[in-house]
Amino acid sequence: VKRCSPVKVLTIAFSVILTWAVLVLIDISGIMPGHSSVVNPNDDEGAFVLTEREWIANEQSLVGDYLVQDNPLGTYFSDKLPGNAPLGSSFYASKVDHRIPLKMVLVFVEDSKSALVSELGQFLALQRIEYRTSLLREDIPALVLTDIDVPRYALLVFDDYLSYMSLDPAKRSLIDDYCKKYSVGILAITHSAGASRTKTFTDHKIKLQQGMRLKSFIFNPEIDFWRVVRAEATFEDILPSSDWTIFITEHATYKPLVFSTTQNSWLRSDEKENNAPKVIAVYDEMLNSQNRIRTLIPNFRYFLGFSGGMYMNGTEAEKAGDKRIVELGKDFVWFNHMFRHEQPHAMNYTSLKASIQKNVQFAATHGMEVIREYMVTPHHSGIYPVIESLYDYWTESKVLCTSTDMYPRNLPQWARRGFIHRGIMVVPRQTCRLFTRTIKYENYPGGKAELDRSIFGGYLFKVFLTTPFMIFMTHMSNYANDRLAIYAFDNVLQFVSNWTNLRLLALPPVEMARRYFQMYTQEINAVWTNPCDYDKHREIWPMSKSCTKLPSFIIVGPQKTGTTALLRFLQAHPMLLGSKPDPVHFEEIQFFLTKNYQNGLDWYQDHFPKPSHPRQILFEKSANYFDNELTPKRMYALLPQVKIVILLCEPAKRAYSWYHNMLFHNDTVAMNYTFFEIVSAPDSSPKFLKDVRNRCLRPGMYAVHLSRWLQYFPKEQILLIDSDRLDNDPVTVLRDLQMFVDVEPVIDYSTILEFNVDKGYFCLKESGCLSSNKGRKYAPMDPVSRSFLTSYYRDHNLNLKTLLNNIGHPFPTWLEKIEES
Ligand SMILES: Nc1ncnc2c1ncn2[C@@H]1O[C@H](COP(=O)(O)OS(=O)(=O)O)[C@@H](OP(=O)(O)O)[C@H]1O
Repeated sequence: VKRCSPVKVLTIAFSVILTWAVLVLIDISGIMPGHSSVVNPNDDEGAFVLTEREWIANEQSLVGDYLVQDNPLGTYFSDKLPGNAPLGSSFYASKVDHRIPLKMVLVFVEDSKSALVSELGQFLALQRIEYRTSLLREDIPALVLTDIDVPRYALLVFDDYLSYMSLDPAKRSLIDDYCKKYSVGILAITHSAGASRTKTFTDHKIKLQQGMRLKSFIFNPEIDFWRVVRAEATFEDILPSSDWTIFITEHATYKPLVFSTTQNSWLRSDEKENNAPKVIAVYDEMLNSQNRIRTLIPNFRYFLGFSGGMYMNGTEAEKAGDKRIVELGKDFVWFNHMFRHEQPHAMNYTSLKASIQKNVQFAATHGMEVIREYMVTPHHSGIYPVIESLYDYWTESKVLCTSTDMYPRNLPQWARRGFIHRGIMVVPRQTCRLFTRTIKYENYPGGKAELDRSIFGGYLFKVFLTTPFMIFMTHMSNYANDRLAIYAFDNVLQFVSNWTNLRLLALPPVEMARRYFQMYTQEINAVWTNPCDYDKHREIWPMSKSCTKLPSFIIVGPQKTGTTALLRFLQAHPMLLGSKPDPVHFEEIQFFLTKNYQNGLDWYQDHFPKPSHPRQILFEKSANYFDNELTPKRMYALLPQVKIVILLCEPAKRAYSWYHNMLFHNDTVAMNYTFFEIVSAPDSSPKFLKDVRNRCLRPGMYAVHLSRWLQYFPKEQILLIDSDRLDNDPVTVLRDLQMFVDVEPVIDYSTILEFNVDKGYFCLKESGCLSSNKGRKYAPMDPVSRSFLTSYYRDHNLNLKTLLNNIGHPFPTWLEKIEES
């Protein structure tokens, strides 16, 4: 690939195109003392100061129960690339005035289990880019969202260029037309041919030459594409491998890039002497390393966590080292730890507070300046799974951020995430693969050669390439002995700055955490999991805490379908224990909705009574879970085995009942507008009216919501109840439900229920009917509203029929009547 070659050469750069990153390593400057930041949300209102905690609270409230996120692809492509949609925003305002998330990337694959596809998936997950895979031999999935002319995907990827080129012409023109219409890009990957060969594609005016050796090439500096790679870099030598592909074309639209995925070393640093150093020299060497790194990242400092209780505790050499580090202390940044390296989950509030305070006292005695806003705990204890007493003390002592690699689990780095709990920002940590016992080159799996591969283009380099925010935490033993950590960080930073455009920054931890959550707003709210479902979490979960005080089944709604009657009837069963009432939401806990969800797992568990019999089953009912976008995902994360109960009532009737309930509660909109005015309110209506309209109508779009539940839970875990049957034949419904939830004994409800003629519903013989606001008498729906809603819900009901057919479920009686015509 010669620069002046008359032949236009297009090469596809995959690993580089999508990557852009800023390294953030934490630094003390600007933090102390009393750090607060100025946020000016609205210039018109004049500047005002928000403390970090207020800022966090604000950010948290921004992320309600809608998934609001910017399209992350926007970050990775140059703004100069042609095409304006759909990059930039992941949402389109739909006609029904609720936001529809734009699905991001569609990956067409030949083999969904191939290593390439898994690497691609990891890459996309790392960038928080949503993606779907689709087998090329199957039908193309819908590319446009139903009823709205909006593309679902921002990018199509083919795992093999050849399979794209040899697509069935009808299929390919469908894809090409879609891409042209919505300016959606295609990324196709070529594979090694194994031998030298040429392939010509006349319709694309392109020729592929494979199995080539490359010499003296340059990244084309005129291409807008490059975000990461140094465009001015020239490679004089023959590149490693003889299996390069070049694209030759005479067509003016093709522009040459460059391609490289080499795993081999591009740059070797000098071999370091490998003599066993004395401990005392370690800190001096760290200081030297810090100084070297500061030539690349001006504010960089190593952060050192300390446990005062361990001071002067080791061998003579270690004691000397302890003294030396305290002497050099002012050159590093110190952060707090537990005094004797204790684990907070095994302590009560008083003892953990005492331990942390003792450590602070130690620092004061030794003149160490400690950053108060950032702290970590031994073995991640208390951070995740959350131990509230740790967060209590952190809130009190103004800790604002921490880091862990335990959330959501100790997963590979592409799947690690952050969250904010009670205002404390928890940022994911990366791994450099130097663990406590990796203290000599020979301890590193594969030895020094493998460590070099990781640094010079392999694992560690790729972490830098693909992770915008990084915190690495290694042990002192990795800096001592063979100085592995010093070697790794010195070299990887040098390599990154030599060969990429990444601008490396060192920021104070709070500032970094804040930027993290500005970039990944969708991570602000944690997704809670059950600590007992995962060994590494169980190890840091107090013995005294239960993992079983959780519901076995949940009635999720929707509202106004008979959920209260069902709840009352089930509460009469001696082996079924409903949740305890909540002072705000009464019989509904509504945990999975954002506001309560932020209270955490303890809060949820505290809302359940302690079973007095081993066969007793816990359950809850919150009728607004059904149509809440985040609930199925959250519920599945915490309770993957939970059984879901859904009632389906004719949606127009449900909407009408909802309106009457609003009237009953003297809602001003319901009092000032007729039912018809609300349901038929156009999009041009004032927001308050549209909001009420949506709350009235949205839950009745059963197919939309049910398919979301089915994305998470297998159909066997979902019981659909026809509300009409609950009204007319509750005994049978309750028998089926008891079987479904596996409760023993199955009781015969005909002995405890009776039909009440005045009420017009079944009631409990012993405690009577539901209160007067359930099963009300009101005028029948007016014919105009009825006809409006019949047509409004028509397509939704037909979709429900299709969905129920697909899962082999019989139709509720009211749905049978809806005909396709
Ligand atoms: N046994 C019994 N007693 C009283 N009411 C009954 C009963 N079975 C079903 N229904 C129907 O339940 C409707 C109220 O639904 P929900 O309990 O789900 O409402 S809520 O979402 O909890 O507010 C309620 O709606 P309204 O008639 O509009 O009040 C009833 O239609």
